[in-house]
Amino acid sequence: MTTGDAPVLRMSEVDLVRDGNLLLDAVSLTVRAGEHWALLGANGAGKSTMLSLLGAQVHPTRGRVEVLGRRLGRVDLRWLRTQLGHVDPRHRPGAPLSLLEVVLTGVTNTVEPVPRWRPSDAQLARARRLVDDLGLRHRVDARWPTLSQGERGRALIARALVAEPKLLLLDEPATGLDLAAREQLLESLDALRHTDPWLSTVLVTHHLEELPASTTHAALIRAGRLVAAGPVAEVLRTEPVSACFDHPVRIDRVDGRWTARAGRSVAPARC
Ligand SMILES: Nc1ncnc2c1ncn2[C@@H]1O[C@H](COP(=O)(O)OP(=O)(O)OP(=O)(O)O)[C@@H](O)[C@H]1O
Repeated sequence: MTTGDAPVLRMSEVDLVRDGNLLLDAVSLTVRAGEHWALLGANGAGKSTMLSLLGAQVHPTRGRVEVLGRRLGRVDLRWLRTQLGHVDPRHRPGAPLSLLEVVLTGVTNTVEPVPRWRPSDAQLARARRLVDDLGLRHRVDARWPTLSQGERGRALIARALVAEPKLLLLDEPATGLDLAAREQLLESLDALRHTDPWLSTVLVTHHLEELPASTTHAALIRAGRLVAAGPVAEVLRTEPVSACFDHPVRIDRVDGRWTARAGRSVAPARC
């Protein structure tokens, strides 16, 4: 487990090769406790590939990855995955579970409830508190198939947090949400910064509009290489983002949130 200032995540000169293709190329990144990172890049840039490393789903081909102080290759990935919160909007329970039952599968880190497993009183109380915090109290007993996509999105955040992880990974959590649902989701993520100040997050998206205002750091990935990484004030700017997407865009920040618009006055970008 992490102690003191030890990074929550550290990647050093990481390559990932699949079927002879170099999907990640000399990627280095450090995430510390309480930091909230956005990982941005165009389609096919390598965001999901990078998240699968951070989520202890795969090993690097070369280089070093440490997650919560444990080095991939020297630790049981299945155990490490139980220490992480992972929000995957493609999560699909097979059985028509209630919202609360789905949240509780986060304790056992399974898609379906484990037969004969019962939550402790403390686990049940935490699950209910997270459901409340995420504005879902009125839907706690509703069956998963009857929930809206926005309600499912927030329920999956509660599921990912129920086992008290130090690191939360979010893979395009706002995809497919309407405006109100997206805003509720982002407000919920902003609120976590206060309820759980030591939690670190890494959120993958293509869209700057889908970043919570409380995002502290950003990494830009292009063709498997990190082309910029650091505090948002340095990275979420017109020039680095235009370079990353290979398209001139203008980045603005209003009331803490970012927008990106096509811009013609940007100098030709270099990564
Ligand atoms: N197993 C694999 N073998 C070969 N190439 C792969 C494999 N998995 C992914 N790729 C390729 O790696 C590249 C990066 O894929 P990845 O899914 O990480 O991109 P992404 O940034 O998440 O894209 P998107 O925004 O479209 O989801 C893509 O070109 C993809 O086709």
